[in-house]
Amino acid sequence: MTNKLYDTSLSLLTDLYQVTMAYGYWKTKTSEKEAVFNLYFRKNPFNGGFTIACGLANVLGYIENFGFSKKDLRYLRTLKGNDGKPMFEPEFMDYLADLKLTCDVEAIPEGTVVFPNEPLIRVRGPILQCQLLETPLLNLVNFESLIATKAARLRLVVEQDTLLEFGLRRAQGIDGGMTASRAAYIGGCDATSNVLAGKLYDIPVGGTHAHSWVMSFADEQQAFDAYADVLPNNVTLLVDTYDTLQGVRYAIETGRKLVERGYKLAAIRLDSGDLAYLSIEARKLLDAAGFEDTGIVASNDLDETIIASLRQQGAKINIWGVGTKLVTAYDQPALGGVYKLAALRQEPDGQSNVNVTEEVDVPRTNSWVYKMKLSEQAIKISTPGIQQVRRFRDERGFVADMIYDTESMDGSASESTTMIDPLDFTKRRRFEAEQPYEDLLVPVVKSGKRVYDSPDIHAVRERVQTQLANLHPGVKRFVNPHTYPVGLEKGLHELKTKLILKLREGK
Ligand SMILES: Nc1ncnc2c1ncn2[C@@H]1O[C@H](COP(=O)(O)OP(=O)(O)OP(=O)(O)O)[C@@H](O)[C@H]1O
Ligand SMILES: O=P(O)(O)OC[C@H]1O[C@H](OP(=O)(O)OP(=O)(O)O)[C@H](O)[C@@H]1O
Ligand SMILES: O=C(O)c1cccnc1
Repeated sequence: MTNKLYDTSLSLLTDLYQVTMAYGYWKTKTSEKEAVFNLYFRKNPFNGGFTIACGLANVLGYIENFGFSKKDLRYLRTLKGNDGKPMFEPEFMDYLADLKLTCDVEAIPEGTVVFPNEPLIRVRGPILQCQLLETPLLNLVNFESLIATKAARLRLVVEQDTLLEFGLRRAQGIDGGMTASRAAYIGGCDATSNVLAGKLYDIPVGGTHAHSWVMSFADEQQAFDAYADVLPNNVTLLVDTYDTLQGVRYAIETGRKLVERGYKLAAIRLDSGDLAYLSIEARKLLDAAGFEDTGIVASNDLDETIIASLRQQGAKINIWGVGTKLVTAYDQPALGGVYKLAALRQEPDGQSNVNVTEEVDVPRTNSWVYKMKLSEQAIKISTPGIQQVRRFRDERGFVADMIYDTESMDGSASESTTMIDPLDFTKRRRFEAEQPYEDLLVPVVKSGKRVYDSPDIHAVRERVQTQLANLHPGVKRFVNPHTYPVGLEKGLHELKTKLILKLREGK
């Protein structure tokens, strides 16, 4: 995916501090110490009730192609400290030259609905390697999940209508545009106007024509006729260059000529003015002329709120072109995903010899030291442990997600389990052993090798819709959505509470 677009090593696509920390681990001979990191976010975007996980295909591509090239290392050698001396020893450059990833990665498949505080990706392996993956993984998952979620919200609003992504011209650069087109299709768009995305990612492409086409002719009728002559099997006419309803009448004229030739007028497009009023009037004109099957496309700074309003006003639009506000995630331009250390393999003497600022060591099992980041804000306190997400369901759909520690809870769940709300410990739910469930994180990389075939993009897109169908409508509404229950397994909750108290009491 990323390597389809960038014919270069992407191992330097990271923050410098990842490389300086890697150097630190190498110098202190702790680079091989086994660690577990979780990638998760704390709040659903757009004040919504859900998020669509997206970006894993690119993460896997990144991991498969990981490696410092000679050119990468030549660049790193040029970096200097403030004494003017090289930042890194030559031996470290040799170490990086030979570095092969040996991590294990578990991840929630793309297209799954996910919720705050659930690990979307869990990386386990030598701490130096886990650290180097932090920034690229966040970069890849944060943006794609954000855009896929935006597109899913648009899909919820347009229901069965056609949804076109028109964003490339307003996207955040080349990668913003390419990545957004992929994620928007996964989230629920039917096609993109971005031809390179169509080619590289197998996304259907589509579109209409611009005002310039109309403006380049002596009059609108000639412009429409000429367009219909050249592309008779794909005619959508933009009718608002001068007077919109007059434009519709010209389009009907062109449509009649098309019908005589055995073709049809696919649609007209409205790109300005009162889209509800104009679409209703345009529909009347089209229907009266026998063009009941001709669609009406609308575009012009649309988003899910405007589309919902237009539909509520009875607009006769059945094809929606959405650009800027989709691909830039206009009302929330970033998903705040984070990547936190959750466990470190214990040294034989029972002590961890890696000193991680602001994090606490608490021996948990014989072999792991669990790690936690404290914060004044409860929501920012990380959850320790080697986590898995168990999604319980019933005949109506998803019921709740329970985060559990794989080291302390038997994954087979032969007994009932209790889940506790992390922000209100009095809220508990009990799940009997027979309650159906699915563990969401699946192995995708073992010892640095991919063990998971990403489904094709169309299957991922379908997964989004199946997943959303399993969510309670209250979770999907835009205004004050119901909070989908996500809790901690009782044992993990108790461990976390104990650690917080211990720290707060300064013991
Ligand atoms: N009936 C409607 N209800 C709610 N919003 C609408 C309606 N009709 C259009 N809009 C939206 O209102 C905004 C109108 O913006 P603006 O005033 O720039 O449009 P315009 O009249 O088409 O001007 P321009 O010709 O510069 O595009 C757009 O986001 C458009 O999608
Ligand atoms: O509005 P968006 O959701 O971003 O959709 C893409 C917009 O791009 C085109 O406009 P153009 O670049 O010609 O600019 P204008 O219509 O805003 O003048 C098109 O006519 C849409 O209005
Ligand atoms: O095909 C279209 O109508 C289109 C494409 C890009 C941006 N706006 C509209």
